Amino acid sequence: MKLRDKLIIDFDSTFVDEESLDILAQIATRNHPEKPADVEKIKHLTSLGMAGEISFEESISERLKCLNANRKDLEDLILHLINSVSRSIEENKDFFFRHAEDIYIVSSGFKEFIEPVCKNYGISSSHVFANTFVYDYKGNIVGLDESNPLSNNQGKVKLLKSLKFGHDVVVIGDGITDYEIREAGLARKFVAYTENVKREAVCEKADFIAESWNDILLKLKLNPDFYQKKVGKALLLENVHHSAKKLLVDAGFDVELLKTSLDEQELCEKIKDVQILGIRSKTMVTAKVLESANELIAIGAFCIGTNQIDLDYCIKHGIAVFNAPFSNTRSVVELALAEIILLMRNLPDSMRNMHRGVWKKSADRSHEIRGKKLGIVGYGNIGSQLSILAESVGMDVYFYDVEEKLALGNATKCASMVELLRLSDVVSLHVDGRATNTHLIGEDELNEMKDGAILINLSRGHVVDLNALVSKIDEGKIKGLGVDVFPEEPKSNNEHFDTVLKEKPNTILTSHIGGSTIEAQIDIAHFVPQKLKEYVMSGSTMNNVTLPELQIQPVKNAHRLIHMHKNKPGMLADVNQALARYDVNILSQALKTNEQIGYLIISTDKNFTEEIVEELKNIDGTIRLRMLY
Ligand SMILES: NC(=O)c1ccc[n+]([C@@H]2O[C@H](COP(=O)([O-])OP(=O)(O)OC[C@H]3O[C@@H](n4cnc5c(N)ncnc54)[C@H](O)[C@@H]3O)[C@@H](O)[C@H]2O)c1
Ligand SMILES: O=C(O)[C@H](O)COP(=O)(O)O
Repeated sequence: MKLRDKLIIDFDSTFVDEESLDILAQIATRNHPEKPADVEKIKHLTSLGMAGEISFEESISERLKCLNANRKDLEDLILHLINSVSRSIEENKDFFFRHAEDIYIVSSGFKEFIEPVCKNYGISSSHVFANTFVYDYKGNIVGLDESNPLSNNQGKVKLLKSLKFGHDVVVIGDGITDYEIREAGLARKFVAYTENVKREAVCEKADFIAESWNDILLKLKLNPDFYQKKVGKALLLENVHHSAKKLLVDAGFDVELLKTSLDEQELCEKIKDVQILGIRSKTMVTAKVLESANELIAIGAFCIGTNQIDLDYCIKHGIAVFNAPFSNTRSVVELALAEIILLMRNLPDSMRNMHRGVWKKSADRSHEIRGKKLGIVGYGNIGSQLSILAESVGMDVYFYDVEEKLALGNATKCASMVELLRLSDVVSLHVDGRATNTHLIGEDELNEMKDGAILINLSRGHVVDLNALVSKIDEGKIKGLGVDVFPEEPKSNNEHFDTVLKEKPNTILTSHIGGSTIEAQIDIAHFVPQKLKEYVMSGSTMNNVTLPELQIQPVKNAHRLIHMHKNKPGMLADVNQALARYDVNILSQALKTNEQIGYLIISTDKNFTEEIVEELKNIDGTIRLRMLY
């Protein structure tokens, strides 16, 4: 598992996303306001030094003079930095653990804070080369150890010469002092790392520019187990945001992105050799589709709802399903709030009139929302956020949920849905799409609502009986309607759409766009591929909805395999006996079960041969085996 090159990585603005001394100055100022650091001057000196506009020695000595920090401030700094590791490095934590023996941190920063941060990534203190502070008798930082080569100009060059690593070295950093190593002929490549800061003067010198750690893995082919063989095919449907494709391509997938959904037959054909399927709310992933999916290991729902997927089938066959439970919730809440205001003012009709040239200035059927009763059915991630926002604009909020929920703000919990329907001026539906919620709102429920009430459904189309609703609108019982989701929705934007709600008064119809904002889609496009990638690479099932949730720490120099089995007595013993027969030593093992499945991750010191894999597969109750590395 050795890498071809030793990787020399800079710390500030590369391994972590900020400059540590800038942060230390802010912390010191907060802790000792009577002696503030000149934070702006320190930041300026940092930039000048990094870009090579002043010498390193000048930059560091001037910064230390204005720092006014104490040894005690370092504790706060370390805590801050632990949470500031560059996002893509954090995402590839497993890589760092696995290749720690070839990774070195070479920094003009300080060991006192670099070592504790890097330790969390498997990098031992013997692989961290950095300066150390000098303190006075009160613990104040007054300088740095000048005998350390890194305290001098060309310090990194001097250090690398003394390490005698040879030429198989790649230097990765954001500053000119990192490039100096390559310039001195002590590295085969210099990579300008721009995830956190892009310095043009540095980029000009680089062999290549890496926007993230994934770029490095890909361009240097650094992860032979993963990147040199294609991981497999990913099929993304329904026009998920294009950045999802980039993330999966960077992770080694061969990605096909389609703008539309596919029907059952089309999907059965397309899915045959696909390992990762990405969908949104429209694609029905039925048992028939899944039966055709010979290689499928995971499905990413690039949305909240997973009711379009046959989850029972996925559980029985060990297919992981991930979704994005939070990313678009705010967007839906904003739309709900907007619709409440528009419908209370009868604005859909006023707007239609204006477009037809009808000027009708009147306060008829136009109300403020302040003081009106909002009834929220389903107090989950969306319902509860709407509760807070609606209350903050003066509404009186009531909610009903089948689960026990904490009432937020001043909201009032109702004991039944009928109670809520009877008292609400506006009813907003935010239940999940489980099958039993079909026609949750039908004729009886509509009859329970106040005369002239408003109904909003941004949840799922089958939740409301549209024929019953039409009658109640025609009778004048329902005086305002906002609907974003329909029992039948077109597969693509090219298809015609029809509904019985067309042309109804004071009605807002939208094309399932509650979660369709740029912000939400970008967030989803990052969240879901990350989960899929973690699952494929490390076996982590955190946040999935079908398999038991298990997060496992990376193990150095290990081989890893996942054994999914029926949750029945004796499975773990059978697996371990099989491994013992082949003299395999287990380095770590983690098992989590749900009602149906046991999910076991095994890390060993020995490679899993075909014979071992075959033996494990043949254990009675085995559902699926996946070899990670
Ligand atoms: N229009 C859109 O674009 C859009 C976007 C995102 C989510 N959604 C949909 O919005 C709905 C809510 O999403 P969420 O993230 O808040 O889900 P959630 O799972 O966090 O919350 C749903 C809540 O509904 C409750 N519930 C289920 N059935 C109920 C019933 N019969 N009566 C009362 N309470 C019931 C659950 O206990 C849960 O608390 C989902 O259907 C989701 O698919 C639509
Ligand atoms: O489940 C969801 O998140 C919403 O229904 C949005 O689905 P979409 O991604 O298909 O718009």
